[in-house]
Parts: sequence; structure tokens; C-alpha cells
Amino acid sequence: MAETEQQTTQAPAAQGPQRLDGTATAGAIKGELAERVARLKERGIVPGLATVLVGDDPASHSYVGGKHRDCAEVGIASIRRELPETVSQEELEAVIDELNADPACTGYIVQLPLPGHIDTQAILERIDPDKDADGLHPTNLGRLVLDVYGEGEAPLPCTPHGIVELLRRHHIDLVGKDVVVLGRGITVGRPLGLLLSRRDVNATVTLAHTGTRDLDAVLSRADVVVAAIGVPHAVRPEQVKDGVVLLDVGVSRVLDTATGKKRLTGDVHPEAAAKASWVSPNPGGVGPMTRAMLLVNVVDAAERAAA
Ligand SMILES: Nc1nc(=O)c2c([nH]1)NC[C@@H]1CN(c3ccc(C(=O)N[C@@H](CCC(=O)O)C(=O)O)cc3)C=[N+]21
Repeated sequence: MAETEQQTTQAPAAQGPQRLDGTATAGAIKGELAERVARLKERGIVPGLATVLVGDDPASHSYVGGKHRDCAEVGIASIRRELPETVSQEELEAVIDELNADPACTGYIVQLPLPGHIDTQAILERIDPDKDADGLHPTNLGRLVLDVYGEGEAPLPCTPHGIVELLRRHHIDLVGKDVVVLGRGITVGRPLGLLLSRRDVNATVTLAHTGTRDLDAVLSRADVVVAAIGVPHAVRPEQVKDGVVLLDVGVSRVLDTATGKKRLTGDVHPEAAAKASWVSPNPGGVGPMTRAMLLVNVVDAAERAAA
């Protein structure tokens, strides 16, 4: 009885953060995409994702394998191009030209990083912007800067789009919120800053990086922190306010001293996560959403091509 009384007079005990479940949300998005793919197939159109993989890095092979499994789940056809580490610039460019011309390929990615002897920028710029499934072609990044964003009108970078969609589907409103993005990389931080500042999102964005002075002061004001720097446990509990929303994007492989094995570790310290109202787990948060948004870009491209 005393316990019941206490419950009515005191604030509820801290319940720990709610999870931004990227795996489940990506699953829901894949279900929606499967329907759109089925409708395209009724019209005789089969969306196809191609991946270009150079070399034999096991992590890259594993990521690309995941993308093809996702495709199978929603009915998108898969095309794989695998090339040796020693491939020349000209040979790789010939593969790009072939995919640009192949009607079975409605969208594709060139898995990064490419070997050091390859001019990555020249390869990425050679991709047909209409088939750019990563949303990282300069033309599409330019469209993001220029606020071209009708429904499915242009591909968006997958990780930033996945983050915004993950929050939207958990009804976490960003209008007027102070969002601190840690990291200015071209696949996450830089384009995420652009996406968050769009009128239909309307967050106040701070893009913090290694040149940022007094990061503690910057982080202490944040309603939402997106950590995309690849430094294990970089975001510490004393830096964030209670109830913050934390998105953990960075992944590092660190040695687990208990097991002697390497395991994936995010940018957010577990004790910082404990102070949050919402936290995206890593793995199981932003990673699966990135993959789902890749499929969105492929299906959008196929619908645009069919229109
Ligand atoms: N052109 C290009 N486009 C990319 O999008 C691209 C790339 N190159 N190069 C490498 C990075 C990395 N990346 C990941 C996406 C999802 C997960 C993912 O789903 N991760 C799972 C865990 C997977 C695991 O256990 O290894 C998760 O977070 O739950 C991981 C990594 C896309 N990348």
C-alpha cells in the first residue's frame, strides 16, 4: 500500500530510453516497397539494383551481400559486378558505362572505398544521376542544396534520409529543435545537415567537427545528437542533457577483451544512452535504415523511368 501511495506522489522512476528500432522500421518500409514493386511488375517493369564491388575486403562483401538479400525480399532484381583489386580506371569506367546503358539496371551503387589507384570522384561523377541509388552524385547533392524535393523526385543520400525517416516514423518532431550533427563526412554529416535544415524538417542544425571549439557547450544544448565520427564511445554521459534523443551512426571494430574477438561499437557511450529519451541502437538502428533507403531510391528511379 505504501508503494502505491509513493507512486501517486512522486515522479515516475526513470524508465531508460526508448529504442529507435531501425530493423523493425526498415521491415515496414520494405513491406511498402514490395507492394510498389508488385505494381510495377504488373506493368512489365522490374526494378534492378546493381552493385559494383572492387577487391576482396570481407566487410564490403558482407555489406553488399546484405543489399542483395534486401532486394530479394522486396522483389528487386540483383545485378552483381565484382572486379579485382587491380582493376584499371578504364576498366571500371567501362563497367559504369555499361550499367548506365543497361535497361535492366534501374539503380546502382559503387561500393566505397575504392582502391587508392582509382580516381573515386571521376567514377562517382560518371554514374548516370538518374540511376544513382546512393544519392551521392554531385547533381543529386546539388538538388538537395537547391531544395528539389518533390516526392521521389530525386534520390537522397541513404543514411541521412534513413535517420530522418527513422525519427519521423517514431513521431519525433524536429521542428525548431536543436540538432547537433557530429561529423562532416560526405555520406552522413554534410548531407544530413542539409536535409535537417529543409523547410519540411525545419530543425536548427549545428554541424560539429574536429575544428569545433568547446564541443561540451555545443552538445549540452542539443535536443538531438547524431554521432557519425567513428570514434568508439565518443559521446559521453556528462556531455548530453537528460531526455536527449541520440542517434548512433558511427561503427568501429574494437577488440572485446573478454572474448578476444572484434565487435562493432558505436560512437555513443552506453551511459550517455541511458540518459536519453530515445536512442538508436547500433547495430539495429541507422544501418538497416540506410539499406532500406537504398531500395527506396531504386524503386523511385524505376517509377520515374516508367512515368
Ligand atoms: N557506395 C556506398 N554506399 C554505401 O551506402 C556504403 C558504402 N558505399 N560503403 C560502406 C558503407 C557502410 N554501409 C553500411 C550500411 C548498412 C549497414 C548495416 O545495416 N549494418 C547493420 C549491422 C551489420 C553488421 O553486423 O555488419 C546494423 O547497423 O544493424 C552497415 C554499413 C553502407 N556503406
